[in-house]
Amino acid sequence: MMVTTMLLRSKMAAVKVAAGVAPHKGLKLMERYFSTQVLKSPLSLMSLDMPDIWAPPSPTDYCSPSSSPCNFSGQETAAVIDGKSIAEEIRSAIAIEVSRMRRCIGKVPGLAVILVGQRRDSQTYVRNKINACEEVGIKSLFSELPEDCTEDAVVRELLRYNNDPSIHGVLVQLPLPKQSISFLVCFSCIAIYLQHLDEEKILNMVKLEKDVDGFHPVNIGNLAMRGREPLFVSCTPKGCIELLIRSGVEIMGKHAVVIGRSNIVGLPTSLLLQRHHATVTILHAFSKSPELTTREADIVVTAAGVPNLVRGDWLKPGAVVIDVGTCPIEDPSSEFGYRLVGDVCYEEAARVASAITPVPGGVGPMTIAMLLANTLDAAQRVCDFN
Ligand SMILES: NC(=O)C1=CN([C@@H]2O[C@H](COP(=O)(O)OP(=O)(O)OC[C@H]3O[C@@H](n4cnc5c(N)ncnc54)[C@H](OP(=O)(O)O)[C@@H]3O)[C@@H](O)[C@H]2O)C=CC1
Ligand SMILES: Nc1nc(=O)c2c([nH]1)NC[C@@H]1CN(c3ccc(C(=O)N[C@@H](CCC(=O)O)C(=O)O)cc3)C=[N+]21
Repeated sequence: MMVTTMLLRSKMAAVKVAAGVAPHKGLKLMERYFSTQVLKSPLSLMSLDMPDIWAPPSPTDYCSPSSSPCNFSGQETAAVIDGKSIAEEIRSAIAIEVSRMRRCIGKVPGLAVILVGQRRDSQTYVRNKINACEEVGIKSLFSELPEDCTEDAVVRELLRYNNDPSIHGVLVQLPLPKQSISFLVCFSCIAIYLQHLDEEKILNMVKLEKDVDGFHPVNIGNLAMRGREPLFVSCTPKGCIELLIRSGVEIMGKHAVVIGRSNIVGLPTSLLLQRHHATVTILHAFSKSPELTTREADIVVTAAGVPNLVRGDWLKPGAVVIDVGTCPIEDPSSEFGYRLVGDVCYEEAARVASAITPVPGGVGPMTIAMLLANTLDAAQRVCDFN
């Protein structure tokens, strides 16, 4: 396969993308982003400016991906937006800041992670987060609770970290187990009941100043409201915008389509893109003919969790594609028997788009880098250290 991809490594990556700008213009734009940044970050991250009850969709309502296999032939022309390298650069800058903090005030940022249950993917993500903390010198604490633990047990851990002054960021890994079975032995009866971990209640209890995931409703609400500043922006959306800006893609005035509207990715991504003055369309599982909308988009950010949803012919030539989707699919030829794929049929899209993120190695590493950045931010804010 002929591959003419280009790796975008540096902040001012010299790539001209159709939805974006020439590099010199990108430079000016970035200067403007630095100067008008609404949310402070010690690292000069550039991403910050910046009916509720749905019936489950029936299979016919779903906008399902085309069943024809991904077409591999042809030549890729898109620049590869190398999230792994960009995240590495950000982690190096964080490591320098952390050591400056230690030197100057004798303190380092601290992150606490609470994991309930034994989902393998969650365990991997949590391990990656803890390893990343270690790499940059951030202290990390980890609580692993069993699948059938009570809500009180989760809340207890959370409050402990909320009150620990050496911890500046607290997160509860999602998803929480849906239901667990408990036994109540009372006299000669054994009652079996299902208990539920209330995600809303638990996320509401994360101390606002330590909400490094940016999932607290007050942080999301402030992100949505003009003139308000959230203390933290969710890591994945922030990582997506950071990738766009560092790749020289202009957002202002562009038509951005976000596929997915979840609280943790789709919704905050659409809000953040609006903060950057894009015109934003949101697609979801009930959207009809999504390909007609994506074909109009300068920027497509997809977070549906549906492999091969976005085909080459869903894209306008020259569009920029950010693929958040991360799905494990069986692959006997790979080391662990599976591999990760995104929402985008990469080979097709790379022949139409001007720039594209790979999976793995695109948004995922940025999510973790943004978590470290938010934790550093939290610590510097609380220690009044700039
Ligand atoms: N790389 C990273 O750092 C991260 C990756 N992820 C990955 O991103 C993906 C999305 O995660 P998350 O937001 O938590 O997932 P959710 O399942 O919470 O949300 C998925 C969203 O996609 C929409 N959707 C589902 N199917 C379709 C479809 N066929 N067409 C259009 N929209 C569709 C849903 O619509 P509706 O609302 O109508 O149901 C929903 O809004 C997953 O693959 C996840 O693993 C997530 C977080 C971080
Ligand atoms: N409270 C909470 N915060 C989260 O940020 C959160 C969460 N819950 N639940 C699950 C999702 C998912 N998520 C990812 C993080 C990193 C990668 C990542 O690093 N991916 C690598 C591959 C990792 C691997 O090898 O498996 C990559 O794409 O290159 C992916 C997905 C964070 N999430």
